[in-house]
Amino acid sequence: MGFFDSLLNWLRSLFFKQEMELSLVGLQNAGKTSLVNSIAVGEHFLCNFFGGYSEDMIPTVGFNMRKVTKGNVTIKLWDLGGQRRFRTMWERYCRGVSAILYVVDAADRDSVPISRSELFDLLTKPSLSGIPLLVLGNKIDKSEALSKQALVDQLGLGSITDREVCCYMISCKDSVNIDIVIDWLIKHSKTAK
Ligand SMILES: Nc1nc2c(ncn2[C@@H]2O[C@H](COP(=O)(O)OP(=O)(O)OP(=O)(O)O)[C@@H](O)[C@H]2O)c(=O)[nH]1
Ligand SMILES: [Mg+2]
Repeated sequence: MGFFDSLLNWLRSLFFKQEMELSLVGLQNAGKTSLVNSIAVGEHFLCNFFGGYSEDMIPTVGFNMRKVTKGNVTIKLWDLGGQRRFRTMWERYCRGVSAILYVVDAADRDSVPISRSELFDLLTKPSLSGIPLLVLGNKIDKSEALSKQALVDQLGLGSITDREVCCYMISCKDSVNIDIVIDWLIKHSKTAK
């Protein structure tokens, strides 16, 4: 990037700052915290040093909040615990967000029906009506991962008609399609409240 491009970007960031708030939900072990780390990588020297992908993750107890800046967009991410005892608080942390990110372990085929029913439970909450939904099939680096079409079918995403729904297949481990997730997020910051 040339000097003038950088200068222009910097000026733009001063005048067109945007904020958005997102929630990450999905069953335990789906890779939500790993995704937050993958999104944060590249932002900050310390994130690159301590963040990024790691095999030894600790299950999230309750929730974590993390702020990440991408260009001129500041994204506040609510990373929620996926274990059963934390699922009742998903709704509270999804209220008023610009988008809900629903992370699914695409390689854990047995968990997909539970993931589907938890997703549909959440979407029936009147307080969350109309909030755009981005479904992420994670762990496509594993050979047993479902294809995108199979995941879309098994989750029944075709039957969701009351909101915008999008699905991407990603790998936090190999950093596959994290860039298109970030692009999607930035596009949806325009609806930030
Ligand atoms: N192979 C593979 N493993 C992954 C990937 N993403 C995450 N994992 C692993 O999956 C496990 C769970 O990841 P977490 O990010 O802690 O999952 P979580 O959804 O935050 O889980 P909870 O906080 O309990 O809800 C960890 O061992 C990760 O290393 C991926 O893309 N590929
Ligand atoms: Mg977690």
